[in-house]
Amino acid sequence: MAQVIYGSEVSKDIRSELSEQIAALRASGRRMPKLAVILVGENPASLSYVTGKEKACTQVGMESELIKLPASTSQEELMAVVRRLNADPNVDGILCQLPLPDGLDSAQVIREIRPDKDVDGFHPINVGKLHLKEDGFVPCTPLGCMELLHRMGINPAGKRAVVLGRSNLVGAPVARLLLNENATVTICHSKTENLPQVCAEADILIAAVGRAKMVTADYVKEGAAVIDVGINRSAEGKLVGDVDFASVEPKAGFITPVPKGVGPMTITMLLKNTLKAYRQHEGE
Ligand SMILES: NC(=O)C1=CN([C@@H]2O[C@H](COP(=O)(O)OP(=O)(O)OC[C@H]3O[C@@H](n4cnc5c(N)ncnc54)[C@H](OP(=O)(O)O)[C@@H]3O)[C@@H](O)[C@H]2O)C=CC1
Ligand SMILES: Nc1nc(=O)c2c([nH]1)NC[C@@H]1CN(c3ccc(C(=O)N[C@@H](CCC(=O)O)C(=O)O)cc3)C=[N+]21
Repeated sequence: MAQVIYGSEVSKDIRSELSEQIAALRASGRRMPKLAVILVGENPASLSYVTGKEKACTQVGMESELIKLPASTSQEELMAVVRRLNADPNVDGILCQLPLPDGLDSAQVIREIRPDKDVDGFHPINVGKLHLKEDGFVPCTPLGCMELLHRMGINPAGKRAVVLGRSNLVGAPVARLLLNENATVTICHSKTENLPQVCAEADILIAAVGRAKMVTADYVKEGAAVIDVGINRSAEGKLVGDVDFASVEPKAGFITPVPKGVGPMTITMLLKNTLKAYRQHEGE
């Protein structure tokens, strides 16, 4: 029987620490940290995530601004919004919700965000810093995964870690963070052969594929730590992870649920990154 680690609970602890730090800034009459979120189009899932991010900012006492743009926005108009936020001294963090509607180039938008305001950690400068082990902004979902591992009491050093998925947003950066903490890392993807056998060697298994319940008990080594990043919607509209919780939970040592697992941690790490950007902007 696995120990179930709730990101929602871990998030409560971290968010209350962040609230205290922000309350202390307010008490001394300081400028407040601020996150700007750009949402282009009407994707309902994106709208729901963005609402979650705004709520979380309010909860810890941080300022937030939502810039809602129509799906018909041109690339140049979107770039101009980013430039305005880059130049605004009250804005510490800028996040452009992905995916963008068809016809808009997200790579170009990400490159336009000032690296010191790139709280998503997607700008090539921050990607490079992660690889060079220099201080920069690290993507929020991978950071959330690492925080959950630490809360499980797991030190990745020397352990076999398998990451299922190699996207720039999740798989690649979480693999790099594990390597930076001295795990022996294998990255799997759609071309990987013998996938269940490779995964079953993992002491730490991170699932970030976007395939509902793909990871069944035969992918999991007895006692492994399993982190489920997947957010998939079932036919009934329920959220389901990439891990088949019912079959894996009896075999794993630790497991994170969906919902209330990695999702809330992603938002918590976004708040943490925004406060970090603020402190750098304030010269602390
Ligand atoms: N909890 C959270 O906060 C977040 C959750 N997510 C969720 O995480 C999941 C992954 O997101 P993201 O990385 O953006 O997704 P992508 O679709 O960008 O990447 C999916 C990766 O999984 C691999 N893959 C797909 N199908 C298979 C398969 N059958 N066997 C092996 N590998 C496969 C792909 O391989 P290849 O490269 O070969 O195509 C790719 O590397 C999604 O469910 C997403 O909703 C994402 C962001 C945040
Ligand atoms: N620029 C950018 N940065 C992102 O970080 C980013 C993005 N674009 N695009 C989409 C993905 C996805 N993502 C999630 C955030 C929170 C939850 C979350 O809070 N989930 C809750 C449930 C929320 C619900 O009920 O809908 C949970 O798992 O418990 C999920 C997914 C961030 N992403």
